[in-house]
Amino acid sequence: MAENKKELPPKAEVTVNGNLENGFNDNPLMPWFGMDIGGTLCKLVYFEPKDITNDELNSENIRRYLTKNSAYGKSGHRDTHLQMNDVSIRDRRGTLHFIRFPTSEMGNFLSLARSKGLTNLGNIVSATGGGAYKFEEDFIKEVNMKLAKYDEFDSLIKGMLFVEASSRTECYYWANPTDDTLCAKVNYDFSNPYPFLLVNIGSGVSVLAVHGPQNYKRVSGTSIGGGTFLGLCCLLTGCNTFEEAIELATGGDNTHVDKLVRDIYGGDYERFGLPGDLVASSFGQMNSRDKRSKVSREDLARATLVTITNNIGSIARMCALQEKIEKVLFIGNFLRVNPISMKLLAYAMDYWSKGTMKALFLEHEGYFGAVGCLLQCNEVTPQS
Ligand SMILES: Nc1ncnc2c1ncn2[C@@H]1O[C@H](COP(=O)(O)OP(=O)(O)OP(=O)(O)O)[C@@H](O)[C@H]1O
Ligand SMILES: CC(C)(CO)[C@@H](O)C(=O)NCCC(=O)O
Repeated sequence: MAENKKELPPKAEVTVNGNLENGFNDNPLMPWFGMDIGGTLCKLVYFEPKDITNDELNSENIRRYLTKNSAYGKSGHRDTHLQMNDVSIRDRRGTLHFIRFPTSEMGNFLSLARSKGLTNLGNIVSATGGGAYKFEEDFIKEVNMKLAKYDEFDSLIKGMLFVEASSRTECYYWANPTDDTLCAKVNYDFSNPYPFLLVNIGSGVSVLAVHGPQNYKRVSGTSIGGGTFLGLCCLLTGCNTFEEAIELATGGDNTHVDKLVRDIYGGDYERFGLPGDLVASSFGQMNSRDKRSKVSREDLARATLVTITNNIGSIARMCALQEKIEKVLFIGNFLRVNPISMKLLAYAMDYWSKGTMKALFLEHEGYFGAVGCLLQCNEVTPQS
């Protein structure tokens, strides 16, 4: 079991409309949700059953609202390209829908949920992430809903193993990551997964060494993560969204901002195998007023993205070395619409490990905690 995982508390006493006794139930009432309330984004996974029983007609309005729309309020989005049809959960077949909104919009989400009649369903929602604790009272006050809380890393691993096992095209790597014409996503057979390193790049970064479905430890972490990229990028470029930051970075050149080995050596530092085009010092040119006057917002966004990504790659590689693990799986919403970082990670892991380590990626990158949460609501006692 996880080394630094605390013992689960006794079964929680949560009962709403008779749905749960002692915190869990073999067949929880529809609708089934799993929610991962993170530091930046809230992820909501909804299971839509194929055959709705008469008892479940009370959730018909919410089903229709969620599945007929792909935008909710001003900031909720359904990632329709990630939708999983014909999955089986608790002997029910159905579709998994993937929805996200900024955690800062929780107040508006709760108002919307109330206006759509979620209050009257008397359900318990399975939730994970820090927000499951932070917003617990708000859920009771605003929508009369109890949160059954689950640990974020237990949920993450359960969710990723389930999704990966349900889809043969979930896991992939980048072939030829540095060559734009040859670079391609290639499916990876993850059927024999253990051990692997799981690097979750959310607002912050957590690194887990996973040896079995319930056997893992959190070996490291860093506060320099996706939140740092977005925060610094907004400060440096005046952009306002993650999508805008990535778009700027796509058009920029970090070598106008960073100091490279060749800026210091005039070429490679051969003795220690440091190529001239390696970044020697991130943002290392920005002490010069002249250089500062020439950089663009795009260059600054690119340099920020490269700095954060390389730092995470470096930490991941050291953890993999220490844990004697070769497969490194990168997940989390920092990788959303972000092929630049994925390719950088793929290249860096391969180059610096001399081909012994492999960077792997998953299509549902940021949703595993929410899926794991939905799966757990009848099998594990929630945390109090
Ligand atoms: N639409 C978006 N809005 C804001 N950030 C986004 C968006 N899409 C991707 N991101 C990136 O994803 C990061 C959040 O990732 P994720 O949802 O996995 O973490 P989290 O659960 O919010 O954080 P934590 O697990 O640290 O609490 C952001 O910091 C940002 O870098
Ligand atoms: C605090 C969490 C676990 C919340 O998901 C995450 O943001 C994180 O791992 N941050 C990095 C903390 C650190 O190890 O420095």
